Amino acid sequence: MSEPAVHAFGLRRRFSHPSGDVEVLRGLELSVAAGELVTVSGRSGSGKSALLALLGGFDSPDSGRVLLAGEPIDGAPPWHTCAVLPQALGLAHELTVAENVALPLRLRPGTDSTEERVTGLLADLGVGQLADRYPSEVSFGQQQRVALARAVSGRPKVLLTDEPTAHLDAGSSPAVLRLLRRCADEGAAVIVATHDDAVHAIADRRVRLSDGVLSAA
Ligand SMILES: Nc1ncnc2c1ncn2[C@@H]1O[C@H](COP(=O)(O)OP(=O)(O)OP(=O)(O)O)[C@@H](O)[C@H]1O
Repeated sequence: MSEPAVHAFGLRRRFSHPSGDVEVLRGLELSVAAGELVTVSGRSGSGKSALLALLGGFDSPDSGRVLLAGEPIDGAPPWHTCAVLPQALGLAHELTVAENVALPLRLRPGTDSTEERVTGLLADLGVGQLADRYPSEVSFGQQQRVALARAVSGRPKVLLTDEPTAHLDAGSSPAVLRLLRRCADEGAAVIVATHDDAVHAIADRRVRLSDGVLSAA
């Protein structure tokens, strides 16, 4: 049997606060196959973002491991292996919308035409008219869609997204859902932390983070 695209086991993560330590993850286990879309729910502060940071290599667990396609991660992997869409988005503000989305393609040229891929993704997400603007010239909800386009443009094997519909109105969110589903259908392992029932509705599997571990939702 092939390795899961994402395999996390025994993950523990403790944070120190002046009021005392908090162990947010307590031996968490998660396996996600290529082509699978998994949503992670859990109350605010339960550790969903902390989990995504560990899976994406932006943070290190106190114990436990994360394997991507069977390989242990050592820092943040390249975008074509694992792309992260954090709540803070992390767009490059000195680049235009189109240049941001093109970035993963420029770092690792593949078979896609950069211009077609960028134009297509921005159009799919309803922000095609913003290609030449800078991130500071578009709304936060529009920036969120641009950041999603950038995350997926290089066709990552693993896509980690944190509340990708949080700032969208009802009219904008279906395009985001379609794109997340398409990424999984094209073979990516997609993990979405969300409070949004519409995202849970497109999942292959739903899990809930509570008391530092995951269970079926
Ligand atoms: N770098 C950090 N330093 C200290 N504490 C942290 C750090 N990152 C997260 N925490 C704490 O870990 C807990 C989990 O935070 P996290 O952001 O992962 O929750 P969440 O489930 O994503 O919440 P939300 O749904 O509100 O986004 C919180 O108590 C938070 O204060």
